[in-house]
Amino acid sequence: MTLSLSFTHPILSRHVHSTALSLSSSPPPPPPGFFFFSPPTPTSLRFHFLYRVPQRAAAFSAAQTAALFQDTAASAAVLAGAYALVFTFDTLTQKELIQQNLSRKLVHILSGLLFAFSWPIFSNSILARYFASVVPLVNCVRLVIHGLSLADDQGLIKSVTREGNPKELLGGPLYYVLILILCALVFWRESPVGVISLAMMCGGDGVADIMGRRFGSSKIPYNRNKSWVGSISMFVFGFFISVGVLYYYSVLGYFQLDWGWTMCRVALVSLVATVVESLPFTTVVDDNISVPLATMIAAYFSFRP
Ligand SMILES: Nc1ccn([C@@H]2O[C@H](COP(=O)(O)OP(=O)(O)OP(=O)(O)O)[C@@H](O)[C@H]2O)c(=O)n1
Ligand SMILES: C/C(=C\CO)CCC[C@H](C)CCC[C@H](C)CCCC(C)C
Repeated sequence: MTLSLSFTHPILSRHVHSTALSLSSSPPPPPPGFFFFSPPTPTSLRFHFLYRVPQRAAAFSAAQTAALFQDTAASAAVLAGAYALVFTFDTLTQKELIQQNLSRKLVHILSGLLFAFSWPIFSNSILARYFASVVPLVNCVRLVIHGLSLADDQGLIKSVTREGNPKELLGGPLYYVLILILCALVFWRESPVGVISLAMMCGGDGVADIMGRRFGSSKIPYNRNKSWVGSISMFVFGFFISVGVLYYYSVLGYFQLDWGWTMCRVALVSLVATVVESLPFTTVVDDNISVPLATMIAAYFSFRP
């Protein structure tokens, strides 16, 4: 006897037709058309219900225990990675192997993208996204503590601030980790919206800064602080990094995408994010808020089936 459980994501019911968690030996056939589904349930979670309640209860507790250990280990590993990343770029900056601005941008690019790439190591448990969100949450607390100068971590300050002022931690970097939490909790591995938003904020906006500072002599007419090179870089790298992340998740079985359809929509979303990033309101709303939020809205409506 097998039992198929299916549910629709409470927020993204449009995106997630249904995710059937098959507890049988073969997952149910996916629905037709554009859809995405959770990857096939790992064999460790596929078990046939016997007819005695005690075994069913034991099987669930074994699966839940395995998932708990997996998610705890994954959170610890990703958190260690976060500290290692900041330490690495602090060391490179201290040794003057890279400039502080470049260090900040590389941390900006790599942190969110590596965080998004780490999501598949978490379990299929419904608690997995919360375990993953612990990592940006810990970094959020870290940024607040050091941003308020309640403690001193010169490595953190030097690798993620422009001029080494601790108060800067309470701006762009704090908004950045809050967006990571939002994407993990609301979209997770069930919708392309979250990973595309991180690709645009981290990859697109990060590369725009690097390319714009270096080659951006021709400024945008309506915003003299931004350049055509920077904005074109934002569009191109935002597009390709988004496609790369979507390909990664489709290879792992999380998304089943019609690539022609998807490329068109990612290009549209990248254009929206690029236009928003170029607008002269960064003094009012930080790029780390406006770019991901604009991307979420554009991707949500573009990827509706
Ligand atoms: N479309 C863009 C984006 C950025 N830039 C260059 O990159 C710099 C910083 O870009 P910005 O988006 O303002 O990045 P911030 O995150 O605000 O800067 P920082 O990382 O220093 O906080 C700009 O002054 C500009 O020289 C550009 O030329 N064109
Ligand atoms: C400089 C930044 C933003 C300004 O535009 C980025 C700040 C990054 C945080 C200090 C560290 C965030 C770490 C991530 C939550 C997790 C990364 C895990 C990965 C495996 C390295």
